[in-house]
Amino acid sequence: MSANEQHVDVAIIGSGSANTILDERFDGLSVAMFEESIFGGTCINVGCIPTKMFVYAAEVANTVRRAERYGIDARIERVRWQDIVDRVFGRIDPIAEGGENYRRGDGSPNVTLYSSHATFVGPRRIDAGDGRIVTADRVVVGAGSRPVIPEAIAASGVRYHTNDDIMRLPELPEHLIVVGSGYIAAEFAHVFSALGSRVTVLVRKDRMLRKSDEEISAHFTDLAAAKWDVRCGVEAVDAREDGTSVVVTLSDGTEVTGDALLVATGRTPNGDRIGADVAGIELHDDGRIRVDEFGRTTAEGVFALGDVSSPYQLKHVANAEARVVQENVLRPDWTDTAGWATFDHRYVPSAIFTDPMIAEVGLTERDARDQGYDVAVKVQKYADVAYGWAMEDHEGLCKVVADRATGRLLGAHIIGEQAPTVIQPLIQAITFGQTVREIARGQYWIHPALPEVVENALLGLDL
Ligand SMILES: Cc1cc2nc3c(=O)[nH]c(=O)nc-3n(C[C@H](O)[C@H](O)[C@H](O)COP(=O)(O)OP(=O)(O)OC[C@H]3O[C@@H](n4cnc5c(N)ncnc54)[C@H](O)[C@@H]3O)c2cc1C
Ligand SMILES: NC(=O)c1ccc[n+]([C@@H]2O[C@H](COP(=O)([O-])OP(=O)(O)OC[C@H]3O[C@@H](n4cnc5c(N)ncnc54)[C@H](O)[C@@H]3O)[C@@H](O)[C@H]2O)c1
Repeated sequence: MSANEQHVDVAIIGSGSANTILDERFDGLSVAMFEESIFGGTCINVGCIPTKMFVYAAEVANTVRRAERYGIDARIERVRWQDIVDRVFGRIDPIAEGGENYRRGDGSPNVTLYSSHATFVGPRRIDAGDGRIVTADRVVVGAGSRPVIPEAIAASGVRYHTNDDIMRLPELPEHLIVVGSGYIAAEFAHVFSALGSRVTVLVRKDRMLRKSDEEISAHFTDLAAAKWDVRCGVEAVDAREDGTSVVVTLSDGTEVTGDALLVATGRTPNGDRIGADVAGIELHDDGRIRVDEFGRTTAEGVFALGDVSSPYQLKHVANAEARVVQENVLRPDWTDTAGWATFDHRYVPSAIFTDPMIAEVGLTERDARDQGYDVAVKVQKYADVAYGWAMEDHEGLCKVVADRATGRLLGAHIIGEQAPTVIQPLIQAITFGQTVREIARGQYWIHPALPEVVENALLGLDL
C-alpha cells in the first residue's frame, strides 16, 4: 500500500443520515468519512430544519394578519428579514460546525474526515480527489440528491436560486417567481408570501402538489390561487435579466417579471457522480442506486441509504434506512442475511409545511380504487368540529379512505392547521393494522381538541 493509500474497515460517503450510523459499535473500527460540502447534509443545513424555522416565522406573520377575525386588531409593522435569517442560521451553522469538529477531533479518534468529493475508482476503492486513495471492507453510500434545473433556465444563463441559497438572500424579494409546484415550491411560496413578497408560481400541469390526493391538491391549488399568482399549464421556456429584474418567458407567450427566481423542480439522486459503474453499483433508470431490502447495493460490501437510493426523499425515511444499514453493515457474511434488519416502506407518511399544511399517509383515493379495493371515503371539515369553530377555520379537511372488506384504513389525507401533528394517530393505526372501529371507538379523543376532526371522519365512514 502506498503512503497515499489508507485501508479502513468502513468508508462512508456523505455526512447526512449516513453520519448517524456511527455509534459505539463502530468505536473499535477504522472509519473514513467523505463530505464535499457543509457537514451534516441537506436536512440540517438547507432542507427540513431551516425551512421549518422560516415557516414558523411565516405562521406568526399570518396569525397577526388574520387576527381581526377573532376581534383583535393587529398589523405587521415590519418584517426584519435579516433578523429572521440570523435567527435561523445563528442556530444552524454552529451545529454543522460542531458536527464537523466532533468528527475531525477527539470525539471520533477512529474517524478520518475527508472534506472532498469521493469517487469510486474500483470495487470499494475510493479516490478522495486530493491524491489520496481509500480502500474499505464495507462502504456506505449516503450521497443524497441535488436540485434539477430545467434546461430552459440553465441554458438562459439567468441568475436563479434553489433551496441551497434562497434562505440567505440579502433582502426579502419584492416579487418572487417560483418554477415548480411540489413540496419545495409550496413551502417557499408560503414563507415568502407570508413575510411580504408577491409570489408567482409556475405550474406545468393543472394543479399544485399533484402527488397528493387529487381532492386535497385541487383544494390546495384553489386556496393558493387566492393568495399567490398561480399560473397553471405553463412552462418556463426562456429567461433573461433586465437590470435587477428577472424576466421569465412562458410557454403561452406571456412573460413574468420578478426580482428573484426560485427553481424547485425536483431533486435527482447523486449516484451518477460517484463512479458507480467501476464500483459495480447499478442504478435504476431514475438515477437511484439499486438496493435490496437490507440496503445492499449490487456491489459486494457496499450499502446505500437515503435520497441517493430511496424511493422516498424524506429525512425520516433516510434516518430509518440508516438504522437498518447500521444493523447490517457489520455482519460478517454478505450473503447470509438471516436475522438482518430490513427497510420498511409500507406506510411512509409525509407533510408539506405550506399554507394550509398538508399531511398524508397510505393510499390516495384514486390509488385505492385502482388497486381494486372496495373503498369507503369520508371527508370531514375542520369547520364541523368545535376547535375548528374556535379557529374560524374554513379551509381544513380530513379525508380518510378505508377498505370495506376489512374495515381497515387505507389512507389519510389532511389539509389544515397542524395537519402533520393531527395525522399522527392515523399513521399509528394504519401501521399497526387497526380497524377503523378500533381507532374511532377503542380510545378517548380529547374534547374539544382538533383531532376530533379525525374521530368524526372515521365515524363518518360507511363501512
Ligand atoms: C428544502 C428542503 C426541505 C426539506 N424538508 C423536509 C422535511 O420537512 N421533512 C422531511 O422528511 N424531508 C425534508 N426534505 C428532504 C430531506 O432533507 C432529505 O430526504 C434528507 O436530508 C436526505 O438525507 P441523505 O442523508 O440521504 O442526504 P443528504 O443529507 O443530502 O446528505 C448527503 C451528503 O453527501 C454529500 N455528498 C454527496 N456526494 C458526495 C461525494 N461524492 N463525496 C463526498 N460527499 C458527497 C453531500 O454534500 C451531502 O452533504 C427536504 C429537502 C429539501 C431540499
Ligand atoms: N416537507 C417535506 O417533507 C419536504 C419539503 C421539501 C422537499 N422535500 C423532498 O424533496 C423533494 C424535492 O422537492 P421538490 O419540490 O423539488 O420536488 P417535487 O417532486 O415535490 O416537485 C417537483 C415539481 O416540479 C415540477 N416540475 C418538474 N420539472 C419541471 C419543469 N421543467 N418545469 C416546471 N415544473 C417542473 C413537477 O411537476 C413537480 O410539481 C420532494 O419530493 C420531497 O421528497 C420534502
